[in-house]
Amino acid sequence: MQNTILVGPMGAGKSTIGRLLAKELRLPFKDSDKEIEQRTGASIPLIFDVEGEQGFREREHAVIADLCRLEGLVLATGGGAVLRDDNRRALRAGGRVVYLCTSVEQQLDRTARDRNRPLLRAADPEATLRQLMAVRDPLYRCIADIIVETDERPPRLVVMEILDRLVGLMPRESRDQSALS
Ligand SMILES: Nc1ncnc2c1ncn2[C@@H]1O[C@H](COP(=O)(O)OP(=O)(O)OP(=O)(O)O)[C@@H](O)[C@H]1O
Ligand SMILES: O=C(O)C1=C[C@@H](O)[C@@H](O)[C@H](O)C1
Ligand SMILES: [Mg+2]
Repeated sequence: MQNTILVGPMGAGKSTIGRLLAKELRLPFKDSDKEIEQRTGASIPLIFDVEGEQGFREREHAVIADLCRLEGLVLATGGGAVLRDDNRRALRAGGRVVYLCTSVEQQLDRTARDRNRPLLRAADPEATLRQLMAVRDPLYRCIADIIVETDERPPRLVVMEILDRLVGLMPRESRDQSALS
């Protein structure tokens, strides 16, 4: 059975919605950020402090590669998992990819009370989120099978839409062929 893989920026709701979706589908849920913390025995902010973003990305790559080899999971990824092309290939090969789309305003609102995201310890988190979005939005889009809007929509509603859209999703080969003809 294929995995369902959630991608999108910080605060898109990948962890929140992934957990709910897994419950609905009665599948195991994995969160690559949590898996990195468990394997390392350290929090994400501590990994960034000690090893820098580069060290974190290496750990993230190993976890993404391993989780994408499993089957029948709902997988929430970290916001920057799409940055490496080998990760993008693994995610695409690993299952159906859902891009949870969110405005920078909602991202700011949803992440404001949480100090667990090292990239947002910047002087101007809004400018940081905009810069990250400019680079990453095309990457999320290029691997997504479906794109789901999450602004002003409670998690339960987002989960319902994902379930509806997954049922109606043609196999990838048929979609690729109809896009070419
Ligand atoms: N659709 C939504 N509507 C309102 N609040 C939401 C929604 N989705 C998530 N949230 C809230 O936003 C916060 C961030 O959500 P979450 O941690 O799931 O994001 P994430 O995409 O996993 O972020 P990260 O990439 O940093 O891991 C949480 O407090 C969560 O309750
Ligand atoms: O957007 C990002 O680059 C990140 C998002 C989080 O999920 C974590 O993976 C980490 O804080 C980095
Ligand atoms: Mg998360």
